[in-house]
Amino acid sequence: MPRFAANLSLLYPDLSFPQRIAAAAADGFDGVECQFPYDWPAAELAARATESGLPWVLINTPAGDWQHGERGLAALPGREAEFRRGVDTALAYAHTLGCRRLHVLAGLQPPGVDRSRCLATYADNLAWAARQAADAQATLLIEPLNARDVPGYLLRTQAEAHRWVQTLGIPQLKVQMDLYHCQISEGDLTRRLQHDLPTGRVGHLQIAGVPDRHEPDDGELNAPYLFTLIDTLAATAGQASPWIGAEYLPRRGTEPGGTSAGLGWLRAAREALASRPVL
Ligand SMILES: O=C(O)C(=O)[C@@H](O)CO
Ligand SMILES: [Mg+2]
Repeated sequence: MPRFAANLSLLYPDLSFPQRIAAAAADGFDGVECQFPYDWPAAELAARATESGLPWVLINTPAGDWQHGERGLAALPGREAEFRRGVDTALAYAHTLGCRRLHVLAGLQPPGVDRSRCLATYADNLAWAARQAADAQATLLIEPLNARDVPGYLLRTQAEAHRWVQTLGIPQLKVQMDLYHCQISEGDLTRRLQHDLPTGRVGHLQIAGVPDRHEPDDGELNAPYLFTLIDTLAATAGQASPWIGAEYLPRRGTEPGGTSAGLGWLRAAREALASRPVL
């Protein structure tokens, strides 16, 4: 059965970041993930998760100057030293948090720089970072992002991401398949999941409603159907229960209790999964 992680960078915006961990536990999530934990001491985040009984499932490596629009460093020529320092920082956090998945963002193609130069940098940096992750018994993830939200991002499709994983051939490098981005960029989610999940190259999944990135309970995605499909594909392939990160902007925004009030989709998912035939 899939396990659900609350993405604490987006959920529970009415609470302080460390308080969000206990809120996710109270709401029945199985784990927590976030984009950037680096404004808080790792030891505090680890202690809060232990108190709440939830594992840390995923963090991103530092992604450059986020406030000024940067979206990762892995494919940016000339930023290699900063990228590698960021990976070291992320690995230190991951060690303290007991977290085994690190998402590394590629970045936006800089004006005047050839795409081929960016991709050569990406190849070198990913290979280096995946080896560091392997030494730390962690998995490095790459995630295609849609062009509406992140114009100019250097990794766009699932097929491209899978090609990187196959080309670099490092078992600790995998794809983070965010169904929200995939639906916007490519659609055809059933066939993509049927094609990609059995390969074993998908190391993490995420979801949000499409088109507005709110709760996955209306709009284009049929979440209970997708969760059941994922569950069936993973079980058939003999894989461990996949993690699915709930990475969305709660419809009720910062209204107190707004995230919890929007979790009908999680209860519906558990019911749909519990009632599916055992394989
Ligand atoms: O935007 C997403 O989707 C993510 O998973 C982030 O971690 C990266 O922008
Ligand atoms: Mg995502």
